[in-house]
Amino acid sequence: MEPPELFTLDHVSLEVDGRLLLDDLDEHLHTGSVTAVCGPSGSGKSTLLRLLNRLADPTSGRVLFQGTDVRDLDVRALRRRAVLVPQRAVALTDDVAAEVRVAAPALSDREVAALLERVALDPGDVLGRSPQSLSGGELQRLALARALAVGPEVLLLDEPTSALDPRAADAVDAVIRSLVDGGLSVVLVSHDVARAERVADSVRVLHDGRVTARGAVTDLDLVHEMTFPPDDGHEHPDDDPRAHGPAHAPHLHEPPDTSWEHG
Ligand SMILES: Nc1ncnc2c1ncn2[C@@H]1O[C@H](COP(=O)(O)OP(=O)(O)OP(=O)(O)O)[C@@H](O)[C@H]1O
Repeated sequence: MEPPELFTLDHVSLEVDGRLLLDDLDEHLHTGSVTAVCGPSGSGKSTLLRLLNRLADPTSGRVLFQGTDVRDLDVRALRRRAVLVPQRAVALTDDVAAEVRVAAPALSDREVAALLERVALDPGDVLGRSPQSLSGGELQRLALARALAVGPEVLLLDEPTSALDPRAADAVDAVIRSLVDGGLSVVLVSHDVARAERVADSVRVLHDGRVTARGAVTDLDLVHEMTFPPDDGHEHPDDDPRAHGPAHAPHLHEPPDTSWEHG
């Protein structure tokens, strides 16, 4: 049986002070996969992520989590099921084990060690140390362990690798993939389409609060082209999806159904 849709954005708009930050999003995100939300700075990526666990509410439309309007769910329970990990990992304690236990104080030592292993941190190396002594990539993975400690179904990751060098970013991406292979779902925000290509199953491209492209990662060349279209000074022909403007949000597979989505 098909798993329930992870998140459904049902004609979601968000307006703040007369400005439309998100404009009539109609999206279906699937369980057991990595969905990347890409786009330039200020396009609304973080705002979209914040809607998913009610750090913000739409001014019109509905956000459904597994078929239920998020406004009908207990907000604390929702935020344990769909945990948001902010862009820059910040340690809240001065001890690695305490850090993992921040939101789950009852975890046993064995459970803490297992969580560290899930994010590819060696307990023998990092336990007993201060999080401040970890590298940026290790700290980001510790933030993932802290998020995983509450037993979420979904991780909402805001630019999880943007502050890291490529090698550290690769290690974080590998952990994200292994978590999804283990059954978790991930929605991640990235301004870096090339990196999203390496970790995601499908992608949405946002421009000025509108989805301008969506598709499977295999179509990312096209997505990339649509994200950063060449300014060639020529009119594009009618059959060029760019010619339709942002409101069109062309599907990148034919036929335009959800078969291109993994999971
Ligand atoms: N609470 C708010 N009130 C007013 N404007 C806001 C609010 N939150 C976000 N914005 C504006 O909405 C736009 C989208 O912001 P958002 O942080 O979602 O973009 P982003 O794509 O994540 O950008 P970046 O990649 O730079 O983080 C920005 O212009 C931002 O200034």
